[in-house]
Order: sequence, then structure tokens, then C-alpha cells
Amino acid sequence: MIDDGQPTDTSKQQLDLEKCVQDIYSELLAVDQAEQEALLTLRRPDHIKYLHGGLQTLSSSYVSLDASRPWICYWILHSLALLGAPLPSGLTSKDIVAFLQSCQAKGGGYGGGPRQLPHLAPSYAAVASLVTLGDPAALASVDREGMLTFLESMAQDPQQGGGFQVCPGGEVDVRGCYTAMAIACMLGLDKQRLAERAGMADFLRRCQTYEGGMGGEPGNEAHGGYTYCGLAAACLGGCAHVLDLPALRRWASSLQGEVEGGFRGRTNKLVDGCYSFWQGSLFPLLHSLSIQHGSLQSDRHLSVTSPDAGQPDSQDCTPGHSHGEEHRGPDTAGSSDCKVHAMELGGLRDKPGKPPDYYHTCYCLSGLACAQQASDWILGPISNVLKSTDPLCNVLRERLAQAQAAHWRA
Ligand SMILES: CC(C)=CCC/C(C)=C/CC/C(C)=C/COP(=O)(O)OP(=O)(O)O
Ligand SMILES: [Zn+2]
Repeated sequence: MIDDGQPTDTSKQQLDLEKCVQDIYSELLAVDQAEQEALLTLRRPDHIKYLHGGLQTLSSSYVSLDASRPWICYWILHSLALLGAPLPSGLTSKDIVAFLQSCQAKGGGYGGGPRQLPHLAPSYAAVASLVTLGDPAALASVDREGMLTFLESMAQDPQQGGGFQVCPGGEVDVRGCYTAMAIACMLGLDKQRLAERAGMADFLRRCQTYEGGMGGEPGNEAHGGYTYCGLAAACLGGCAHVLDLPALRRWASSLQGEVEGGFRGRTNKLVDGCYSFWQGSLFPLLHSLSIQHGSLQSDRHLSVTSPDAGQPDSQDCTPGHSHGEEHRGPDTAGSSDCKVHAMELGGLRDKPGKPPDYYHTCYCLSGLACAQQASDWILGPISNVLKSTDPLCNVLRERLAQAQAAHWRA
């Protein structure tokens, strides 16, 4: 493209965003310590209120996200779990299990809504929701046998390129690999056998690009969401050694916003809160794979275990598109909207100037939890500390351990 010196839409948005962040910093510096602490305090009650509002109408609303109802359920439940908050009054775990049950397909797997055909992405969201709920009835509501049959039927012939299709006739991409592996991990199914059946190691190897990140399918641009799916799937399937991990780490580091902080999803795009998880969680995964000093351990399987899982099956838990519709196309960040305290209603968002949504609330909090777990240092008051999440399945570590123990006993 010829550079005519005129700012492009993206570079204008970038400048707006940088100005906005500078305003926020100046504001922080201008106030005394007590006020600074208030500005840096995670507003739990507001976030919880916002999340509760979304769950109460789960079975009747979200017509425009009709194929994403288990996702909405997961985003809200996991956000509440990270915040250590209960379900809203008047809604029980039983109600949510019943709703997800209505999305479970006859032969196994979950659709995006009641009576829809099964798809791997809402299947992941439904299983992760049930693990997050944590009670025995929630876990028992999953047709594990049926799910295994569904997962096996999505595995593609390695001779034809391998990988997992997301639904019958659907795309074959790294989301398929990730959701199949994460579901198998949460349900205590044989991940290794599934990964081999789909020739997953070679499929994932071919998704890594010259930049070091991974695209959705071989030949596609490297993107944070797909790189998370690719690396986490490789870790879960025990084949991370096929990836060029130092290159992946360099790429992920290079996508940090130098001025405004946070992460962007791909080269030359704007930072966005949800990449705090998609990109930010790559580092704990890489750390666990022991490439800290630029060299890999000689162990071929490079397992990552959930440190506090500690259950018989946890050794085995080695380390959609559902980017909410509201995510697309960043508007110009209006600087009057950009003050730290401007958002009064709870929820987290893509960037200043955007409205909050459940998807961004979930992944901003998940990214924050990963960052808190990775260091001894907490930004803001100690009350900002969130519950610990498993960076592979992105459910609370304690709930994953509980689910795995339950399968072990069954
Ligand atoms: C568990 C699971 C199924 C995860 C899905 C992972 C994920 C978020 C994939 C990325 C989706 C995508 C095409 C984003 C680009 O949106 P954009 O062009 O609006 O954003 P950008 O400008 O930031 O690239
Ligand atoms: Zn986003």
C-alpha cells in the first residue's frame, strides 16, 4: 500500500487509544494514594451485579446470539467463579444444568441452543460451565460416552490433512483441536488417543506461521485466539515439541502494546482486553514447558500439570469462533469515555470507549487471574486477587481437580 501520509483508520484509532491511556495515567498521578487505590480497585460488586443480570434471562434472551447460549453461560459462570461470587438469588445450579441439558444432542455433544446440532465450540462451553458449577449432578448430566463418539467423529483422517472439524460439514481449524482436547481433559477421556486419531501434532505444526504465532488453519495469519487454541491443544495432546516454541514466545511478546499496555491479537492491530487471556496465558503455558532459558527439556512429552490439581488424573492434564458479535470493528475511542472511573455499571470491555460484554468480562478477568498467578505482585489492593484458573481448560483449578477426581472414582 502507498503511504500518503494520511492516518489510516487503524492508526487514528491507535492514536486515540494512546491519548486515552495517557489521560488515565495523568489522572492516576494527579490524585493521592487513597484515590489511586480506589481507581485501581476491581469493582467486584458492580461486576457481580452485571453478571447476575445476564444469567437471570439465560433461557429466554440472546436471540441474536442464538447459537452461543452455552458460551454466554460459560462466560458468566466462569467470571463469577473467578470473582468468588455465588449464583444470583432465585437461580440454582439445577436450573442451569436443565438449560444445558436442553442443548445436549441425542448422540452426544452440545449445540449452540436447545435442539441444535452438536458443535465442538458450544460443547466446550457447556462442559466448562458444568465443571464450573461443580456439583455432582452437573457433572453427571454429561453423556460422556456420547461425547467421546462425537469427538471421534470430528477427528479427520491424517492422510487427508488431519485435525478436528468443529461440526459435521464445518471448518477444520485449531479451535476444533483445542475444544476436543479441553473437553477430553475435563471429562477424563483419552486425549492422546484422540490426538493421534486426528494426526493433531502434524496439523498444529502446519498452523504455525513464519511470524511464530499460529493461524486458524495452515497458511492463515497468526492470531492470538488461534495461537492460544494451538498451543493449549498441543500441550493437552502432549505434542508441544513439534512447535517452534522460542519463535512463538518471541511473537507473543512482540504483540504487547508498548504505550497503552495489554496485548493485540495480531500484527498492526489494536490492543484489546480479551487478548490479556489469549496472549497472556501463553506465557504460563510456555513457562511450564520449560523454555524459560531458550532451551527445551529433552522430555518428549513436555507435560504441563495444574499445580494444585493433585488428583490421580491430573498428570494427564498436560498443557470459536465465539468472539462475541459485539467484539467486531473497534470504534474510535471517545476520549470523554476514557476516564478510569467512567464506567459505572460493571463488566469489562475490549478497550476504553467500548461497552462491556460477557465475553470480554470473562477473558479480561481470566487474563488478570493468569497474571496474578504468575507473580507474587498484585496491582492494586489485595482484594483484587481472583481465584486461580487452569490456563489450559480455563476453568477454576479447584473445580477441574474436583471433576477429574469424580471421573477417576466413576
Ligand atoms: C476456545 C475458543 C473456541 C477460542 C476461540 C479463539 C479466538 C478468540 C479466535 C479468534 C477469533 C477471531 C477471528 C478474531 C479476530 O477478530 P477481529 O478481527 O475482530 O479482531 P482483531 O482486530 O483483534 O484481530
Ligand atoms: Zn476482544
